[in-house]
Amino acid sequence: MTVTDASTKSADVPPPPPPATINFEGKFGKNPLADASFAAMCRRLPAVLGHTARMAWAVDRTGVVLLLVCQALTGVAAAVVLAFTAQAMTRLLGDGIVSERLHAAFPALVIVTAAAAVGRVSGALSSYADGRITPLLTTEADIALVTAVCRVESSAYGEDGFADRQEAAEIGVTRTRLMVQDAQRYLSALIRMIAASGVITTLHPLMLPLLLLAVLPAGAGAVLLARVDYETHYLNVGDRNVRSMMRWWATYSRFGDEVRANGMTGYLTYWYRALSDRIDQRTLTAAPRMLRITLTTNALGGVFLLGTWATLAWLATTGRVALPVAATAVVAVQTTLAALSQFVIHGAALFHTSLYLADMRSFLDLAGERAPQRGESTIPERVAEIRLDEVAYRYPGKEEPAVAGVSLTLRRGEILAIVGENGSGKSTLAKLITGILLADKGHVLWDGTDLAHADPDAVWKRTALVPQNFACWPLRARENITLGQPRTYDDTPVWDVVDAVGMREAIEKLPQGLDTLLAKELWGGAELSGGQWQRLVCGRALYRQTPLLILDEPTSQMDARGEHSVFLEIKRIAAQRMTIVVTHQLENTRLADRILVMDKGRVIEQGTYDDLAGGGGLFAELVALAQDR
Ligand SMILES: Nc1ncnc2c1ncn2[C@@H]1O[C@H](COP(=O)(O)OP(=O)(O)OP(=O)(O)O)[C@@H](O)[C@H]1O
Repeated sequence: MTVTDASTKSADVPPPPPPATINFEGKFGKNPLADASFAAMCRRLPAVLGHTARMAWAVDRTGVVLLLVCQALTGVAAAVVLAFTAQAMTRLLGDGIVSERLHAAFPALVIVTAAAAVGRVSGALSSYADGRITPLLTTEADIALVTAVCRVESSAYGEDGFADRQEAAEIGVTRTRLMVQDAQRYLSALIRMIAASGVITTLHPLMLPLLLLAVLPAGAGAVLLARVDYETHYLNVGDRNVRSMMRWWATYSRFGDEVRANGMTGYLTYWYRALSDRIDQRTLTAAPRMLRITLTTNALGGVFLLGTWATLAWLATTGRVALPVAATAVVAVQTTLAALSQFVIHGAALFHTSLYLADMRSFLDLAGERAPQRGESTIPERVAEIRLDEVAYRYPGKEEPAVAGVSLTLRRGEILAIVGENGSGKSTLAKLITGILLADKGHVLWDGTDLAHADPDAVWKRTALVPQNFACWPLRARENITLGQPRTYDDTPVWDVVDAVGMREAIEKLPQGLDTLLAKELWGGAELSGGQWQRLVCGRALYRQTPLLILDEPTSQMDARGEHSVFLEIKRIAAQRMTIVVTHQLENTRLADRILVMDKGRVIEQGTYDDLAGGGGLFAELVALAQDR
């Protein structure tokens, strides 16, 4: 293993730990190889072809019709070429003087030339059709995946194996690119094979079975190789997933300062290489197996082919087949052999691709199962009250609940502050109130409607959330405020919230004002400071004008002026909504009508700032700690 950081080369310093071994063992995973016997492969082909055909039909009907017509034409052209070549050969090698023989063969030769030209043109047109269909098909698969992931219940992200199965599905999406090509080649080989088989069988009934024997080992070899390749991929999914996440974190410019100033580059590149080595190792381990398969099947195919030629020679020398027919048979054997080989090789390729597509399908099915299935109840436009009744929630795989039985009532016009030490359950409670997470026990009721039975879109239409970890979208400044809202042509409400969070001057200074792309990584993009981003994110929530506003550590990066503007605005608009502020800045809780103090998932104190600060409890202790400098 190569260690690139000089500091880790010293004998006194222990080497950095290698990356943890990751296995793809998602609880809901189903290895498509489990039923990938040769018979299963054959049974699967029609379904895979059918599915691809349906998808392709949905995205580009003209392309599909063109492809099918061209495939049929190519097949017919191949059959005509073969049949008339045989006829021309028979005439050319028959009795009579050369000019007469040539004359007799001439019409057949013209037909061969014309059919070959038709074959070439239809071949080119079917490549064009493939070029039309494939990008659309890949995009459809990609969009289906992105949409499915965006729609799953938030809790699904934490389920065992979900991320790995998503990674496997991503690979399925990229393989969709090959699907039309594989299917097209397979179909064309099938048509050519049928045409060629007809011709060769008329020459001698023994020829076709012999040729089939000669190509079967190659087909079996291709299937076995596909299996080994897929098994290796399967073993590597977990590591690949972690590697691609790490790659993003290590190379994303936003984290570049942290990586450099903390001397992380050496370890990160060591780690990246170690993981890559492990992935390569698994691939290399498979190489000798693949070589053995190729050598064995090639040798077997060679022996059978030798048998075919020997049989042909025997048929010719014993007079069982006339000499001109035997000469034609040489051409026919070559053509049929090529068609048969293509048929089995492309059949195996289709099987190979279908393994990856099966991962994609099963992930989409899983994501469909994990999509919210809560009910149809809607939420009134002006929610007046949210009530929590003994609400509890435990994250998947955790022993302790993050929220362990919280009851409270929040009414319109009220500002509620939630405080507590790190990990006490504040953000989780906020997610339960908004229905991002559904309570394991107890109920969250919005004007009497239980969120467990409410249409989540109806709920989220009424919420605005400033999360602790917010996204800095690589979109224009305007869209960074209006994202999630219907588009309007009037910028006045946008400027209103820009003013409310004190960002007018900063936005006006941007090269294109509200139209400026906020992504310095992209050409023409500009960048905001951390606090300016946070102001914009608060502006985004204020712009929504919803009955529930939740701000989780909304001002942690802001200067005093920004913080002052935001809290002033929160107070100004509080009468028309319910407001929840999660914060560690205890001074900011003075604006709240009520403060909840959380500890280990429970509410242990509640009251106004003055009640709690003088109450001698946890809040008072935290206030004292904040002042002890
Ligand atoms: N996505 C998650 N998956 C698993 N456990 C989680 C997840 N998010 C939070 N937790 C756990 O739930 C508990 C409560 O976390 P939560 O984020 O609600 O605390 P918090 O009070 O908001 O903390 P902080 O003040 O640090 O923001 C913690 O023990 C945390 O480890």
